[in-house]
Amino acid sequence: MFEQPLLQVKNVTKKYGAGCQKCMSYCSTKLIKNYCSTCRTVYACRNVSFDLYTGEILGIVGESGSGKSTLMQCLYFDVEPSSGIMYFDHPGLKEKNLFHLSAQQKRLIRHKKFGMVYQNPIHGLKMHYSAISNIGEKLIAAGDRNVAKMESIGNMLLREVEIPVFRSKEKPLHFSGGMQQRVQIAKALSNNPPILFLDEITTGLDLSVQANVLDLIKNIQMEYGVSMIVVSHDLAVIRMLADRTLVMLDGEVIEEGLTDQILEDPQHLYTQQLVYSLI
Ligand SMILES: Nc1ncnc2c1ncn2[C@@H]1O[C@H](COP(=O)(O)OP(=O)(O)OP(=O)(O)O)[C@@H](O)[C@H]1O
Repeated sequence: MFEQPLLQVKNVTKKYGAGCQKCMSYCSTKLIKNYCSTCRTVYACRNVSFDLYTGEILGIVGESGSGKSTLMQCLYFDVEPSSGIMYFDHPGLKEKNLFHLSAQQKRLIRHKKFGMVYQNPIHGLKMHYSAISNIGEKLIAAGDRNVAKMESIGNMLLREVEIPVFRSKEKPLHFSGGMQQRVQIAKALSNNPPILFLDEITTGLDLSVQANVLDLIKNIQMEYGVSMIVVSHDLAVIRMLADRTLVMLDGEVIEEGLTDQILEDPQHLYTQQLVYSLI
């Protein structure tokens, strides 16, 4: 028997602009890159579909502007997609399109079932709250009220991501970029979510800090068995982390498969260029 996907994403499209007759009934050849030449509507992502299985890391790689962040923002309910379906294999939610749930239901799923690490820590952390309060904030949003328990979870997670406990009361504003990312990771993990979204989490960090953060992600995946969607423009990051990979270009998925298979035998010209740039 085949395993049921934990998350099923079908035909997610996000367009900026009203669209016109030409592009709404398009075949993609009517678009120049990701926008309509007639009405200038931008199709940030188009008909993106994939399954995510329990415990796997799915990589999404593509150049800047290919639609990776928009897709993640749709999945984490930061942005409302123009169309598409997302099913989550969870009691009470099966067969329900998560995009059609109420704002309150989406908020609950976001706080209890999903974790997000943004490229820019400003989007994931309150820079003027202490590191431990940032973790507490997510726990409170998920309904936790026991301060002692929240403090103990916070300290445990900060230790896990190698933030010294004596710095837990400091504001992330005063932390280095790598430390801020690690506080975001601790916050994202606080509710023990089955799914973690990671958006360009090593961009802007220097190489040794990048390696540290990637090691941390691998260890967390092994320890917690959490499923992850990892977005990066850097195929080296995807190679290190992802079991399976989607390649995006101009808002569309142009290639997908096992990461090893994509690295060894890239089919699309763009993927071939990406792979050869690694050598
Ligand atoms: N609010 C918006 N209004 C109009 N266009 C947008 C908006 N947000 C994103 N876009 C467009 O959608 C496309 C995809 O952007 P997106 O940020 O998702 O790409 P990306 O692959 O994540 O790139 P990067 O890593 O540089 O952020 C781009 O052409 C971008 O200009």
